[in-house]
Parts: sequence; C-alpha cells; structure tokens
Amino acid sequence: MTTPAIAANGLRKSYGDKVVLDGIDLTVPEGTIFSLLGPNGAGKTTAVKILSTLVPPGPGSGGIRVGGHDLAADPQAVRAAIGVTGQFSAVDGLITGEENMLLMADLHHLTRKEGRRVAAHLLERFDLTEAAGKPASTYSGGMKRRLDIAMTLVGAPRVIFLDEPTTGLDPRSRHNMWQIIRELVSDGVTVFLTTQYLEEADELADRIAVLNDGRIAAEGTADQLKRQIPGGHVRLRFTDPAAYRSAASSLREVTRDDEALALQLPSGGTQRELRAVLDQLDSAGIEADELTVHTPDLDDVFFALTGTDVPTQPNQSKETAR
Ligand SMILES: Nc1ncnc2c1ncn2[C@@H]1O[C@H](COP(=O)(O)OP(=O)(O)OP(=O)(O)O)[C@@H](O)[C@H]1O
Repeated sequence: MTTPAIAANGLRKSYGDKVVLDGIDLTVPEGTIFSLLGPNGAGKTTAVKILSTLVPPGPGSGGIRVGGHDLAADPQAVRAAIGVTGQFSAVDGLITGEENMLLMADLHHLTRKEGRRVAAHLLERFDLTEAAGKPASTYSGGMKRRLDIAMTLVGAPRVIFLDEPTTGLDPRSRHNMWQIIRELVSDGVTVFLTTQYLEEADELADRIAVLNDGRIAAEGTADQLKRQIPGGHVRLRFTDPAAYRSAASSLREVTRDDEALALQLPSGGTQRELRAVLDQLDSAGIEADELTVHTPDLDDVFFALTGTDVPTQPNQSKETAR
C-alpha cells in the first residue's frame, strides 16, 4: 500500500473553552478526493488550517503527516508539498492576473523565463489568457477562483486543500470548477475539499467524512453513507380524493399527506422491494396517478448525522420520477 497523502491521528483543537476538534482521525490516499462536511462552525476550516500548517494542532494531538512529511518535525517540507485555496484567497486585486502568477513564480524561486512559461501555460489552462492583462479586481467570482487555483499550481503541489471552493459561484462556474478539480486528480494530485454543498461532495469525493460536535460522525463513500440511514420510500399521488382515501385505508404502514393527496410507503428502493410495493398496490386494486421512488440522499445523511438543517443547496432533485 502507498503512503497516504494525509494521515492525522487524534487531531485536537480548542479555542478557550470551546472544543472545536475532539480527536479526529483522517486518512486520505494519494490521488483521491476527500471531502469534509459539517454544519457552519463545525471546524472544517480549522482542520484545513492545521493540516496546512497555518495554525498549530492542539495539545494531545497525535501524529500528522502530509505529503509524506511529518508536520511537527518538518513544516517547511509540508508547505512545499501543498497548495491551499479557498476562503483565504491569495489573489491581489490591484495587479493583473499575469502579475499575480509571476509573483507566485518568484515566491517559488523559478527563473524569469521558467516563471513566464509556467504562468502562460496555467493561464491558458484555466481560460484566463484573454483576461491576463487586466487587474484581478475586475474578474468575476469564477475567474478569481480559477486564478487562485492557477496560482496554487505554480508550485506543483501534490496535495491541495480547497476550502469551500465553489461557495457563491453560479451553477455554470460551479460545474467548471468541478471539472478543474477532476482534472487535478487525474494528474495524480490529492484534494482535500471542504464544502457546504452536499451535491458537490456527492459528485466529486471518493470518501466523505461528516464532522459534528468535534468528531467524525460518519465516514465512507457517498453510497455507504446513504445506506447507513433509513429514509427510502415510494410516494403515491392521487388526483381523486375518493381514490386517495380508499388507498390510505387499505394500505398498512403508510404516511398520509392529506393536502397533497399523497401517500408514502417505506421501501429501500431495490427492484425486489419495489416489486413488493407494486404487488401490494395491485392486490388492493389501487391505481395512483403518479408514483415516485425516493432513495436517501446526502441531505438525509447530513440531517440524520448532524441534527441540523440542511445547508443551502443548489437545485437538486430528490425524487426519481417513474
Ligand atoms: N481564531 C479563533 N479564535 C477563536 N475561535 C475560533 C477561531 N477560529 C475558529 N474559531 C471557532 O471555532 C469553530 C470552528 O470554526 P471553523 O471556521 O473551523 O468552522 P467551519 O466548519 O469551517 O465553519 P464554516 O462552514 O462556517 O466556515 C467556530 O465556533 C469558530 O467560531
């Protein structure tokens, strides 16, 4: 097995009396996307700051290795192996996109010629060549995020921390950013992603951890997390109130929504379970006007594990119409 890109044991951090991280373990294999989810204030940014050497871990934390280096013994080597973008953007609005890139090249001690080559290549890759000569303050939100990532890549990091990279972006820019993140990973980079958008974690992450009350409440692939919680059901909708009432009284274990003339029957969503529901409806002579299958999604997981409201979501269909 290869060495993980990130391995943290018993990560702890408190601010005053407030315990933010209460001993969490994180392991991220190389070349994968790991997503840390959690409600506002759960400690996601704190975890990123510790792993990227911006703040020290709390006393009692176990060992932390990032990019193959021990964070306590060799923070310099960790810094050289990582890139961080997100809530604390490095983009300087007063200078142009290209000047921002060249500044990064200087910081990484590239020669003038090499700096220009790398900057031009990355500006092109992130579709910023045309805007390269304009002050970054004139860029749209999506362009600034792209510039920020391009600047991070000047140092050719092997591990990238993306702290809420798409917050505030419109759907098209969000999808562009997802594509960029996928390309980074296909180049072998490891991505540690924090996000408020469950759809984003579902789309991108190989593994997801849900942070709540200072601890990891659950960890796994999106599918594994969804399987951990109940919530699958079949929903039947009627237009005729009499048909609705008759179905409601002849079916067992249903949840009624009298206003919408809809009934909900628990069902795991497998073909076998769905067939059982259909057989039950046939034998009771029930014909609904609409039947939809609902399988638990990450919203349900988040709600079940953190007991908080689901964060703001882009439009997301929870129902699979049949
Ligand atoms: N420097 C600090 N001093 C005191 N408290 C802090 C400091 N930094 C963070 N906190 C507190 O630690 C908790 C976790 O903050 P953090 O920013 O890590 O959360 P988060 O999960 O990233 O939240 P969000 O999604 O809102 O960005 C919060 O209650 C925050 O107020």
